[in-house]
Amino acid sequence: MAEERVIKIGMLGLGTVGTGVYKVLKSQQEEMLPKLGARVELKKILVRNVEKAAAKVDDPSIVTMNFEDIANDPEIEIVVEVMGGKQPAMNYILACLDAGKNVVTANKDLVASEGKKILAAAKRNGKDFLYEASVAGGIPIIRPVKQCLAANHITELMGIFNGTTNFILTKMSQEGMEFGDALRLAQDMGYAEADPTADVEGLDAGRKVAILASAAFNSRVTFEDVYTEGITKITATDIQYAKEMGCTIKLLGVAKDTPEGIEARVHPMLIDSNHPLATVNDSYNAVFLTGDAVQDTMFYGRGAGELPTASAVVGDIFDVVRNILWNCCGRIGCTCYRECPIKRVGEIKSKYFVRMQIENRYGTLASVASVFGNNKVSIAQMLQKRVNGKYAEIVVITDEVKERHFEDAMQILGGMSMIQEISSTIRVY
Ligand SMILES: NC(=O)C1=CN([C@@H]2O[C@H](COP(=O)(O)OP(=O)(O)OC[C@H]3O[C@@H](n4cnc5c(N)ncnc54)[C@H](OP(=O)(O)O)[C@@H]3O)[C@@H](O)[C@H]2O)C=CC1
Ligand SMILES: N[C@@H](CC=O)C(=O)O
Repeated sequence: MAEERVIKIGMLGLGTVGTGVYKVLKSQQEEMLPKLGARVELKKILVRNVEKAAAKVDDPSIVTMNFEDIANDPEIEIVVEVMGGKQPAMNYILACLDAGKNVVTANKDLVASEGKKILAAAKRNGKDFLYEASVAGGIPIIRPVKQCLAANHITELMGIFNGTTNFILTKMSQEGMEFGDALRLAQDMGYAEADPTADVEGLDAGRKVAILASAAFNSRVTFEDVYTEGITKITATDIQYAKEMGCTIKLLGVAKDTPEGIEARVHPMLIDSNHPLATVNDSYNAVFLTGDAVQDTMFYGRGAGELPTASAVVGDIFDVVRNILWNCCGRIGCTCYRECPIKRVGEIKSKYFVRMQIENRYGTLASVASVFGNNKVSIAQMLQKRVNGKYAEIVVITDEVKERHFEDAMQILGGMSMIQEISSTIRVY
């Protein structure tokens, strides 16, 4: 009888995702051999705090604080990086690839900024570098884009890319929960990044848009190319007004391949409550993709959390195992063969919802309207919502306008004495 093939792996990190990977590998023990033709064995796990990690595994001797135990072990063929952050993760990944190991990661921070360099190292070494979990958690999206949809020119993608902020907005809008309480709950559920600023300021979603846009448009888009705005300025009043307008506020990521260049952005948006994205709640994510052959597609699932993310990581591990067995590692590497310019955000067109407090006297509304008009901003609706002594709250909805023209108008309005405060500006889908 042929000897059973065992593929040994090393893992960097045993936090939310690492623990999920450990559990999923364990639950797949019986099926691995018939499914893959080999068994996967987790040989070493790198952590900082050994006691904490030892309590999570059956055999504490697999936990180490020494990276060399993994990098210098010739038996380890796959390294799973789930520690997060740029360094030392970057150096460890490059060292593993140069040591002839395949690498799987969930680290969007790294892939969004250094993907090109890491994929070049993987190619040089003829090894796999897979990162399915880095975009939209458990939703299969990188592989579908790079493989199943490879026959398309993908022109546009849009979606909800961050579980933490979607969870917070859902709790604020459906249960009236305070922002801080909802964030704490998301952290307890294991959805948030180690520093949740990355979630609430839109950086995490921006990283995912960069990674997915690179795969979809075959042209490198880095995190630095993506315009990002988070949800920290969204208030209960904005959510209430959105509801009155039949809309829901979501943090959306949008990327388009246009003749003037690639546009890539993340910001809150009011969308019609009947739009499918408006019904994506809690830690769920959803991505819409448009290709010239397939037309519209939609992907939906859990965007964060222990087991959904582990599902994507272990799927990548299994893919590498198959490549090792068929001697074809490095099969799907960098697919960015175009070099498209990035469109400046000021040139992108958006519709806006603006809420402001203005002096409640004759002529003020006309002055506001003329500032918009003089800056090429056309008003679709202007409503006076409530009067508070000397001031009135007004809401303006604009038609589609170049963002730089809108910014010019806001600058002027912000400096006018008759305007007490511009409380919020939110784009409208
Ligand atoms: N949480 C989620 O839902 C998702 C997370 N991701 C990504 O997965 C990665 C991991 O996230 P998550 O599991 O939530 O993070 P955690 O903070 O829960 O876990 C990080 C783990 O890495 C270890 N670690 C961190 N730095 C080092 C270091 N320098 N040397 C050794 N070990 C280290 C930590 O060890 P110790 O505890 O001992 O300090 C801990 O075990 C990140 O890149 C994240 O962006 C991707 C998709 C979803
Ligand atoms: N913090 C991220 C985790 C998954 O990528 C999120 O909330 O989406």
